[in-house]
Amino acid sequence: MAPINAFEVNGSKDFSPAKKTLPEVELENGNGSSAKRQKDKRSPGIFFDIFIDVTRDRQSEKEKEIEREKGDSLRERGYSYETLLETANYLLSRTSIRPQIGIICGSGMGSYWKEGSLAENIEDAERFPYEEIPNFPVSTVEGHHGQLVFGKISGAPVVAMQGRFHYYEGYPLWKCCLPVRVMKLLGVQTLIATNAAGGLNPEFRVGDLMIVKDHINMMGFAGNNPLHGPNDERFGPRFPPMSKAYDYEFRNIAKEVAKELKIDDIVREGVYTCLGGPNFETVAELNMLKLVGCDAVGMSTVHEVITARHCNMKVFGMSLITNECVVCYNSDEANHEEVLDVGRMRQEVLRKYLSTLVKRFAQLSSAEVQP
Ligand SMILES: O=P(O)(O)O[C@@H]1C[C@H](O)[C@@H](CO)O1
Ligand SMILES: Nc1nc2[nH]cnc2c(=O)[nH]1
Repeated sequence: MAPINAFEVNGSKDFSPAKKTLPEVELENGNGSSAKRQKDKRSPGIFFDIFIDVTRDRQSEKEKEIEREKGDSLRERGYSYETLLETANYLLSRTSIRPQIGIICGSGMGSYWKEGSLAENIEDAERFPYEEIPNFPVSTVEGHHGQLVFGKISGAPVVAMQGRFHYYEGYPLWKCCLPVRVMKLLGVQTLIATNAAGGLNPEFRVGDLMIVKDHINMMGFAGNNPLHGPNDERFGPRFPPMSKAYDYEFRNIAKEVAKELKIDDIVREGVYTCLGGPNFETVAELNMLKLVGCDAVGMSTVHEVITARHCNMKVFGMSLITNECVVCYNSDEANHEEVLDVGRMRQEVLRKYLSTLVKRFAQLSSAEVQP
């Protein structure tokens, strides 16, 4: 079948937007009276002046109200660029590490276990418990360490979040992502976001690692987005694109490294989606997610990636498939213990894989800044 050309849909090949003229519309002025109606009413003398004054007063009241709402919203959001700069400066004045790469450790990558995890193998580590960092939320998930770790992985300066903030903990999305903006202000250029996820793709097995190729922002469909509210251009634009969210070059490097480490049989690539949690999905929900093209489902990462791309960080995403999302009613139910167990079992592989990736990503970034 010949592809449909949008410009031929109406039988006309000459549908050029530049040539199109728009029908005339009567503009409302925001007070329920149109400019045309105002013109009709125009009559000389005092009544017209009073009408104009009242309109102007109403407009300036409205403007004031909008300003007030903006202020309230910023206060409610609890931070501004300056506030986060304060947080970043607090950290920078207490460590000599200038991180190039930021890592969010998901389940299995150091958020739960000390021994052998990536976060515990950071060289020259300097640790900052979240409760000591100004303006930082605290981690409420049982077993989460809740600290920022500065140091080096394979020689590259990094900062790792050992424990992330989830929406189901009660934090709004912008607050879950606050550390990503702090990372940006610390000088981080690349974000590695890792997570534990349920596998929807029938070819995936428990213990597989999925390079995230793309995501579906399910929570965004309901209007919940970390960028919701006033936009500060110092972080990024009002309408950021998301079609290249997961860096193509990083994904290729990850596939190459998987071959070098001979783990390519467990390394997959796919689309991740995040639901707010904390419950695992119903069978009908899992079926729907499969239908719309999701390969793995979790409770994090998507909003962090949106925040990172908004402030122009390069992103790499990785999911550990901790359970099979079996879409029938008589199969075993998902549970958090299984997620933790698989994370623990894959810890060593993940540590080796991610530390090699950090080294390669850092080399790539240094090569990019060479003249
Ligand atoms: O922090 P991540 O996304 O790795 O954690 C996943 C999602 C839930 O927090 C938890 C479910 O077991 O694992
Ligand atoms: N939403 C969701 N998150 C997970 N994290 C680990 N496994 C799962 C899962 O099956 N569903």
